[in-house]
Amino acid sequence: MASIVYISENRVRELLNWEETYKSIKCALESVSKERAFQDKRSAIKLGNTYNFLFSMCGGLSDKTYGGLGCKLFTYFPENFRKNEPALKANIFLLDEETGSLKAVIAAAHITDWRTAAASAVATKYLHSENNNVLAILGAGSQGKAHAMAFKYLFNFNKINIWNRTTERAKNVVDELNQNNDNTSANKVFVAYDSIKECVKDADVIVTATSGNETLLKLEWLKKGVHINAVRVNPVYRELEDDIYKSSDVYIDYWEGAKYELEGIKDLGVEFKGQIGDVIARVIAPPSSDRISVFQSLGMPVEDCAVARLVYDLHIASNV
Ligand SMILES: NC(=O)C1=CN([C@@H]2O[C@H](COP(=O)(O)OP(=O)(O)OC[C@H]3O[C@@H](n4cnc5c(N)ncnc54)[C@H](OP(=O)(O)O)[C@@H]3O)[C@@H](O)[C@H]2O)C=CC1
Ligand SMILES: O=C(O)C1=NCCCC1
Repeated sequence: MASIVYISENRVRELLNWEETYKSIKCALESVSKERAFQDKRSAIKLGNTYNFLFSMCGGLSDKTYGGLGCKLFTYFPENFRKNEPALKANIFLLDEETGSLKAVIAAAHITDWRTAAASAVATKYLHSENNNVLAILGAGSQGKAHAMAFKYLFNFNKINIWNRTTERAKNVVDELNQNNDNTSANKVFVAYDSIKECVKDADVIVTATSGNETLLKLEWLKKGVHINAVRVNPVYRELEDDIYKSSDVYIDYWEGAKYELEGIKDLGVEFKGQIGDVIARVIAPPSSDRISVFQSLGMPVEDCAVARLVYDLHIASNV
């Protein structure tokens, strides 16, 4: 029997690159439209009388290059900050597609950040192809930072505005990103804002990636034809005010998840246009350029399978 490989967060960081992550996530998103994705909604177990949760996301993606079979197990323990530990801890169990045997256990916090940012990038490419001059990101946590890096690499934005509840954190992230980008140029690409309204005023594309319970974004602040990637996942709280959903073309990643986790948006009377994969596969049309478009992201098991397969292949290829 082949030995089981363990791939740590540090090793995942060494291996992943945006080009391949983007391609693997495009493949995963498209697979739902081509009956090559086998998955269901995320399962969530509340751990007794606490705010702690255990989640699982299992599935299989059938594809020669990016296909994989596996399960992401993750915990969310909000009190972990008292122990100086992250609230979210994740691992992917990657299985052999022929036999079901365990091939690898892969640490998956970094994979979760990168695959989510890559999914927003794919959605942006397919729903909003023009006028990508200014990007605004609300939230400078793990997701906000990963989105800033992904969109800088994969698009040609002249300016990337970042707002965060704690402004100091936005400034620190902006300084770090500008430093890594080009520390000689006088015009820095990344700019920190302390007002959401100012941050999004000129934005062609917006990412919302916070974990608070407040509504952040108002319809009256948005440019015509803006595209929004709404990353926060919560059955009750939303970062976009209801009028934005009601005035937009809203796309999702997969119906199985949306049916259970996006009921609140459906209750507003919003009909989802369809899955991003259906746009990629040309089964449905993208929005017209004067409409506001929203990608309401949930995160799919097959995204984790695709990136886990990529990490595994890169690890094996560079280990021989
Ligand atoms: N769609 C998907 O596939 C995925 C979605 N997610 C979602 O992404 C979101 C961000 O996750 P992640 O970046 O890992 O989390 P982090 O803990 O790294 O960052 C949390 C961010 O939320 C901000 N925040 C917290 N409370 C509030 C509030 N009341 N008002 C405004 N901002 C607030 C924090 O600001 P501050 O610095 O001030 O504390 C920080 O910017 C979560 O909602 C999570 O559910 C995560 C993974 C996958
Ligand atoms: O991995 C995912 O997908 C997650 N989605 C929402 C909350 C945290 C992780």
